[in-house]
Amino acid sequence: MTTPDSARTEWTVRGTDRDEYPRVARVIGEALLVAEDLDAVVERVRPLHDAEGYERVRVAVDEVDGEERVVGATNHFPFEMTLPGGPRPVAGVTGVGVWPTHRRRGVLSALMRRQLADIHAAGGRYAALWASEGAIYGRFGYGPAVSETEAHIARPHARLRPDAPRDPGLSVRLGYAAEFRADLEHVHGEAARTRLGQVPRTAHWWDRALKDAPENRDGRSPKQAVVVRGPRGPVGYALYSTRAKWDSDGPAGTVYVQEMRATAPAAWTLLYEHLLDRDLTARTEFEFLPVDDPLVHLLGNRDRLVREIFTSLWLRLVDVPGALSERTYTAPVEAVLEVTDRYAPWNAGTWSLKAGTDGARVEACDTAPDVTLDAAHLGAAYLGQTPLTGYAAAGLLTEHTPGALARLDAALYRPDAAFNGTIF
Ligand SMILES: CC(=O)SCCNC(=O)CCNC(=O)[C@H](O)C(C)(C)COP(=O)(O)OP(=O)(O)OC[C@H]1O[C@@H](n2cnc3c(N)ncnc32)[C@H](O)[C@@H]1OP(=O)(O)O
Repeated sequence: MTTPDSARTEWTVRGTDRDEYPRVARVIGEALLVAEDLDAVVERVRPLHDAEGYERVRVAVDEVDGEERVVGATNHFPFEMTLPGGPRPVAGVTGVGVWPTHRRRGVLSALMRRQLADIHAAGGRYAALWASEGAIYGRFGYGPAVSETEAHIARPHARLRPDAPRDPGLSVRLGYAAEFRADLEHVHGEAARTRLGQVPRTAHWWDRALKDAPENRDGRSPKQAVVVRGPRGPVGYALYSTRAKWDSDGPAGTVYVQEMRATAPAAWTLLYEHLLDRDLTARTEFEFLPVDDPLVHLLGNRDRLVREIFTSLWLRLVDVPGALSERTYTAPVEAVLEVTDRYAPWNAGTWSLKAGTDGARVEACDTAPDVTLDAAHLGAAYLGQTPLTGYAAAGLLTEHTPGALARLDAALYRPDAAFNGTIF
């Protein structure tokens, strides 16, 4: 008896190459409802893929009308991300899509299984992604590790506090973004070293961040950079565009902030004053802000900042003992963790964690567990922003030893919020 196609659980997953990439792009573009023609998509994404290589792309194939067709794809970029413990190699998973006629037949599951095995075989300990939908990746062991903020404020309410920090040694420049690329690279690199969740950008990721094709502006101005410089060089920048509008109340333009970084408190004051008080505007919108962004504290009236919190990075511990042993901890902790992991079975088992503020040891053991949880919970908690006690309160993991989870959360805690800020 043959298995009905709708119940297939095994798919052929293989590598691909530059020549086949347009067929892969066609699948991803269709899955993600991309509006451009295929040629335009390929032209847009090819420079990045040429620079990063095609060897990590995996495709699922099926025979359709007697021909082999690509029906699903996934990829990952080799990033270095700032994690508790320092910068670490992280697989930045992206380019996930399944041909619409082949959905819900296990294609993504097969791709995820293969990708995790590939990352593990190459010695990788972490994978991270931005999810198109929050319901997809938990089952594959990814946990919601970072929350970020989309925010806007109306100009009349956007004054800073009178005691916002000032430094007469700082000054502001404005120009097209590409003119200030060296300044942006410098500040971004400095900020990325200390902020959890950040990925320092290589040249082709900067090309992408600064790309400013007129056909993609949607009525907005070319990309501007406002840069703050001090005696020792640049200490802050914001990338933004504007849109002019007039209504019956007068000028009603908008400032759209793509990203901002600063390495000195007084630089934030100058950047925000610039962005919140452009003539002919009525509103400033921020695409991504850290949940602990200084703006909340710098505003005269913090309640006028309208904020929407969303999950940005999902983190996957591909190697649970490896990841837990190279993390730094805020407080000492000893715990026995029973870990389940459907898609990375090498992690499943019982692990003894002994961590201090000077290092951690993780070993397989056969003692009774203090906590039973999934690898996805550890991914969520790893950056110190998503407490495990919340999952326990929701009945999604089990604490066998009272107090064990509170001690684990205290050890995993980080006072500084993680922030990624760049969809990849
Ligand atoms: C990192 C990124 O690139 S994010 C971009 C992800 N891509 C997209 O959103 C594009 C549009 N969607 C698609 O291409 C596909 O529907 C995918 C990739 C989301 C899922 O692919 P499929 O092959 O249909 O997934 P698959 O059949 O393996 O499903 C596995 C499980 O996930 C569930 N699932 C799949 N997609 C979704 C979804 N969008 N929402 C909720 N559950 C989902 C399935 O119901 C199934 O559940 P089960 O294990 O309980 O049976």
